[in-house]
Amino acid sequence: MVAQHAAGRVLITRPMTAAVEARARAAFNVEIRARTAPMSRAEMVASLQDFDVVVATLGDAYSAEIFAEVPAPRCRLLANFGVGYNHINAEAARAAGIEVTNTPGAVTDATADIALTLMLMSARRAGEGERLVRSGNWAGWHPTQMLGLHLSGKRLGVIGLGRIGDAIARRAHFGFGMEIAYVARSDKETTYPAQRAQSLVALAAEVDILVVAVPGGAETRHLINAQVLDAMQPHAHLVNIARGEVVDEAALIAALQAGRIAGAGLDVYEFEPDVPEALRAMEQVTLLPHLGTATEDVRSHMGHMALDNVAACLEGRKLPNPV
Ligand SMILES: NC(=O)c1ccc[n+]([C@@H]2O[C@H](COP(=O)([O-])OP(=O)(O)OC[C@H]3O[C@@H](n4cnc5c(N)ncnc54)[C@H](O)[C@@H]3O)[C@@H](O)[C@H]2O)c1
Ligand SMILES: O=C(O)[C@H](O)CO
Repeated sequence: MVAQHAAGRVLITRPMTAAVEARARAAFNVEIRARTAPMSRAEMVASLQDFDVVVATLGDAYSAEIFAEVPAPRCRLLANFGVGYNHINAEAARAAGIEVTNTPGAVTDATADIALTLMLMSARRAGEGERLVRSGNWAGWHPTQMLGLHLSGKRLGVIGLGRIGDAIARRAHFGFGMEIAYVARSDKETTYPAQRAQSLVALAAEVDILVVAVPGGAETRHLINAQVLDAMQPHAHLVNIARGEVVDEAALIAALQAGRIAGAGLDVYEFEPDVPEALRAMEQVTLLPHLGTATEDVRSHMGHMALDNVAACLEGRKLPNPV
C-alpha cells in the first residue's frame, strides 16, 4: 500500500512510462500533462503559481524571465527528469526559492551505448549502407566497397570525462582496445590507461574519434568551434551525445562539407528538434533523434529518481539529487 501524500500539488510536464505514472498517481496529488511538446511560456508561469512541485524536462525553458514573472511562487522544487538541466536557469530558480534536482547516474550506461552506436555507425558508414540497401541500388559486395574507419586500436578523445564520458571510454577501451585521451582541469583516476591532453585543440588534433560529453549551458556553448574542428584530422569523426549547443553547428557543417573531417554522429542539435537540411543531406553524417536514454527501463529509472526528489521535498526531507 503506497501512502497518499495529503499536502502538495504536483505537475508532471509530460506523459511518463506506465510504472512512473502509476507510482505518481498513487503517491501524489498529481496532474500529468498529456502533451509531449515542451511547456509554453504561459504554462511554465502558471506551473510556478499553481503547483508545489513541477517535474520538468528537456525543452521546458525555465529561464530567468519566467521566474521573474512569478515573484511569490508556490513551487518549491523543479525536479528535472534528466541529468542535463541547461534548460533551467538554476541560479534564478534558487533566487526565487525554488530548488532544482536532476537524475544523475540513471542515464549513464544507456547514453554511453548510444555514443558507441554513433561511433560505430559513423566510422563504419552504417547509415549510408543501410540507405543504400533500402534504395534497391546495392550492386553487391566487392573488396573496396564502402570502406570505413576500423575502430580497434584507434585513439578516442573524450571531452568531459564525467559519468557518461567515463562509461564511453570504458566501453571503447575494454571493448574495442581503443586508446583514451581527454581534456580536464586535472588528471582523472580511471580504470583504463588514459592520457590528459594539454588543450582541447591538441586533443582534437591527435584523435581518430572525438566525443563530446560535457554538460550544456553558457560555459560550454560552442566549445567545439571552427578552431577545434580545423585541428581534427581529415579521417576523424566527431560524435556528440551531450547538448547540441556545445557544437557550433554552422562550423560543423562547413567542416563536413569541405571534407576537413570524415564524418559526424549526432544525437543532439543546436536548435533541436530542427536539424539543418545541410546535415540531413550529407551521407557522412549519422543523425539520431536524441535517443540517449530512450529505453523503457532507463526512462522508468529516471522517472523514479525524479519522484524520489518530489517525495523528499513534500515530506520535508533532504533532496537526494540537488544540482
Ligand atoms: N543524448 C542524451 O540523451 C543525453 C543523455 C544524458 C545526458 N546527456 C548530456 O550529457 C551531459 C553529461 O552527463 P554526465 O552525467 O556525464 O555529467 P557529469 O557531470 O558526470 O560529466 C560532465 C563532465 O564534463 C566535465 N566538463 C565540464 N566542462 C568541461 C570543459 N569545458 N572541458 C572539459 N570537461 C568539462 C565535468 O568536469 C564533468 O567531469 C549531461 O549534462 C547532458 O547534457 C545527454
Ligand atoms: O540529460 C538527459 O538526461 C537527457 O538528455 C534526457 O533529458
